[in-house]
Amino acid sequence: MKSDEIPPFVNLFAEAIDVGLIILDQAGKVVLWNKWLEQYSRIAASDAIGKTIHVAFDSVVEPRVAIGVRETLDFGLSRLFSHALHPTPFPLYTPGHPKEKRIKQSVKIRPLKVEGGNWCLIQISDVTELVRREQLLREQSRELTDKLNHISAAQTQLFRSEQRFKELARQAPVGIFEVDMDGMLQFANDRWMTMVGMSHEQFGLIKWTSRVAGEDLARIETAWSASVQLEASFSEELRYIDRKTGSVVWVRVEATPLKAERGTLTGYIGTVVDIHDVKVSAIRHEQRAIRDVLTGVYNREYLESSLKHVIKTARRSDTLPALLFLDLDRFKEINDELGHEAGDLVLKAVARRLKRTLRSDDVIARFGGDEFVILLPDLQSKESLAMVVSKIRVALTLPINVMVKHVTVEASIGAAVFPEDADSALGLLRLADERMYTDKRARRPVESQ
Ligand SMILES: Nc1nc2c(ncn2[C@@H]2O[C@H](COP(=O)(O)OP(=O)(O)OP(=O)(O)O)[C@@H](O)[C@H]2O)c(=O)[nH]1
Repeated sequence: MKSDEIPPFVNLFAEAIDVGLIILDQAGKVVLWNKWLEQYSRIAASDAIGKTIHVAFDSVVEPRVAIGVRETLDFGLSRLFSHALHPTPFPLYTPGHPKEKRIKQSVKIRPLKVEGGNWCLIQISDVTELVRREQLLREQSRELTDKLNHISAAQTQLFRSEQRFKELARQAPVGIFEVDMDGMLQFANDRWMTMVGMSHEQFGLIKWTSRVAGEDLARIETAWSASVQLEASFSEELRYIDRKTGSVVWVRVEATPLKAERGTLTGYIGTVVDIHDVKVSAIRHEQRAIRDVLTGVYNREYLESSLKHVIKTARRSDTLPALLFLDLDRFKEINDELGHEAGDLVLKAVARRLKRTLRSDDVIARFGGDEFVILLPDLQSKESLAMVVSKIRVALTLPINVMVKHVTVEASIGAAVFPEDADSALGLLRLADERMYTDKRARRPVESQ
């Protein structure tokens, strides 16, 4: 069969199909060169027919394709040349574009049995777009792999730092806790749990402040709300109550804001340090410095500094401070008759009665020996002073039980009011003292005067 003997429908089919078709006869000469090929090679079928593919293309054909063609013609074998291995075996170019870059090609070579011999059908597909997409997919997949590797490295890092944190938190000698924006507990280490006697099941259900002792609660809640509002750190000393034992523990709580990537506050992370022993001894020291050891009321130094402070306030406001100087009458007799120990008990009883009788913001101090000074920071009126004095006298009238005996004490009392009587601390003290002596003299039996 010759080229002009190819049935017309084959030609028609070859013209319409969207792949390149070349048919070579047994001698390796072109008998069919379809339209697709004319467009992609810029070589007319009339110029190619009757020539070998080398001559027709006027170019060296990829050696493995040439061998493939030979094997098909001689032995009837089929071959597929993947575009991945032989990307551009033939000089073919995108129609309408300059002949610069060959298109990517996929080539199938298969035998055609003609009159007992083998012809060769070469099918060429343009896979440029396919290759481009494959390339794109490969790049995207590489990028994705890189990202995944990155994420997995970050996860490993996160896991390690989480492990590190867990271990640190477990071994930490201080309590560590985390709360959300509402102060609800999200995490706490074992140390924290032991401090407040809590279990892990209560996470997310209770506020971190739920174990704060009643005396401190209002102060702590105010300080906490202020910190949250300002997104600032929190640092306070407070008392926690151990739920199991009911005992009170002094702690220092410090917490810093936790912020999300966009900078929004998500909660707080903090530490709780047990400062109980230090705090208790500091309080004891503080008390010792301002209290009278025997009676527990304030000492002379504290009274004097309070008096100065109250006067300073009174100068700026219309408060009416007053001072009472109180000296027990014939106290020496108690000491002499019943002993010093009995005298001590009487002094303690007097202090207790003064505390019970006066208001909590009145300052009661033992000035020395059997002298007590009382600072009333703000009298309602001058008249109320006489009422306070009479209340004290009544409180002291009841007999005091001292070592199976009953002792009755009386006191001489002198009073001075700021600023009417004196306008300084010293002046008030002197005047109240003088008036106390006047009172004492007036109260003495006539014969002993
Ligand atoms: N038990 C005891 N007695 C004390 C203490 N400090 C001082 N005294 C005694 O208190 C007495 C106070 O003496 P005065 O106020 O002068 O004597 P008084 O008997 O109260 O006489 P008048 O005040 O004039 O009525 C002295 O005997 C002191 O020894 C103390 O801490 N304990």
